[in-house]
Parts: sequence; C-alpha cells; structure tokens
Amino acid sequence: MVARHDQTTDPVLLDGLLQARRGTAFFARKLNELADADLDGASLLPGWTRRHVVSHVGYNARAIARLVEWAATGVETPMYPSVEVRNHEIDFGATLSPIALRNLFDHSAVHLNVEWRDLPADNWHHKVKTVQGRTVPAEETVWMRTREVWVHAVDLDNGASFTDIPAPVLARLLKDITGAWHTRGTDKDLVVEVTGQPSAMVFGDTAATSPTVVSGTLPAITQWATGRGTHGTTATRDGEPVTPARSAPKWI
Ligand SMILES: O=C(O)/C=C/C(=O)CC(=O)C(=O)O
Repeated sequence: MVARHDQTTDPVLLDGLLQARRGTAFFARKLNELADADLDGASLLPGWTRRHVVSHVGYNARAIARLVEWAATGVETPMYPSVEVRNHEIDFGATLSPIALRNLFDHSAVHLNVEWRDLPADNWHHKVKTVQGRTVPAEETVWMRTREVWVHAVDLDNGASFTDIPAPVLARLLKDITGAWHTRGTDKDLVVEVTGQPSAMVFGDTAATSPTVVSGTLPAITQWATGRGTHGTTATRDGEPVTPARSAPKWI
C-alpha cells in the first residue's frame, strides 16, 4: 500500500525528517538561484565545481535511498558498489547538461523522500551498512542526508553560510566530528569551545595541560571543524594567540 504520510510516529525521527526535508528545500533554493552558466563556477570544495556538488548531492540521495530499500526489503543494496564507482559517478554527473543536473537533484530527492515516507515503523531499526563501513539502523540515513544537504548548500558558494544551518544540526555535526577525532586520537592537545551558548559546549582533549584552545560561535566552530577555514575562530595556547590559526584535524 502506498502511504500518504510517514509510517513512523517516533517524534525524534519525525523531527529529524523535518530537518532533512528543510535542508533539501534550502539546497534547492540555493541551486535555483544559480543561473545555468553559474554551475560551471567553483564551489568551496577544492577541485570541485558547483556541478560536482550538485551531482554528488543527487547521487547521495540515490545511495541513501538504496539503504532505505535495504531496510525495507532485507535485500542487501549498498550505497555504492565501491568508492571508485562513487567518485566516477560524481565526475560523470558533473558533465550533464544543466537541466539534467537539476533533474538529477530534484528526482533523487523525491525518490529518497518517498522511500522514507513508506518505510514501515519497525523497519527503521533494521541495520544497513554505509560506504564507510559503518553498520547503523536505517534511522541514521536521515542524519546522513541532513548533514549532506545543509553543508553542501554552503559549498555551492552562493551566499549560504553556516549561520543558515539550524543550531541542532550544527551541534550534532560538531559532536560527530569531534567524536571522530577522539576515536582516531587526532584531537591531542586540542580543546574546542563554543561561545554564546546557554550551556557550555566544550570538546576535545580536555585533560591536556597546555592545549590549543580554539573558540568561536557554533556556526564558526562547526565550519572550522568541517575543514572550511578558520574565519570567526580564535586559537590560543596558555592565553597567547596561536598563529597561524590551527586548522582542524581531518573530518572524513
Ligand atoms: O556516514 C557514513 O558512514 C557515510 C556517509 C557517506 O558516505 C556520505 C557520502 O559522502 C556519500 O554519499 O558519498
């Protein structure tokens, strides 16, 4: 039976779906503001034009839809056959005509949304494996997509910034990234402090005796943590400014 609304009634999941759908609408808005010729311009990602960003976001929706189909059917359908195929697909997509590229984004986003909508409540707990080898419940696909659409909307370099991203999305992203650093041990002697928050947000090597402390607002710190520059952040060590500002450890 085809559903007209989400099958899940889990309020946390429904809230997550809302953030993903809002992010998709935001990406669509920034894309629609660009003229066809603008798609040839550079994005904020080294070596990628805006075409590459749109291509990646489109194929990412298809890849995530495959995980949702896996959760629905129990038939293993990976995001991508391999990282090489993923990268080749992005390069190929970047060569499409503007209308085809825009259709790729639109149609893949609708497809993913339908897969989410029709997934029975119980199947959201079914385990699937991401291209990075993480085994996660299908619920995680919502966050995976949320992250992609909000951050890559900024990467289109068309006026969007991290201040446009909702605070709960930024906070979760920062927690994810600093958690990954911690797991890899790449946050040694590094403390990250978010300013201007009702409750303290401190991440990193908080046991270090003389750490480099990088601080800034939630949008500025999250932008920095994703490897998108030091703008709006300050770095100090033993109370003295650190120059040049410390770049963030690798995220993914
Ligand atoms: O969260 C993960 O384990 C994997 C995420 C991705 O693979 C997202 C992408 O970078 C992609 O679709 O290529």
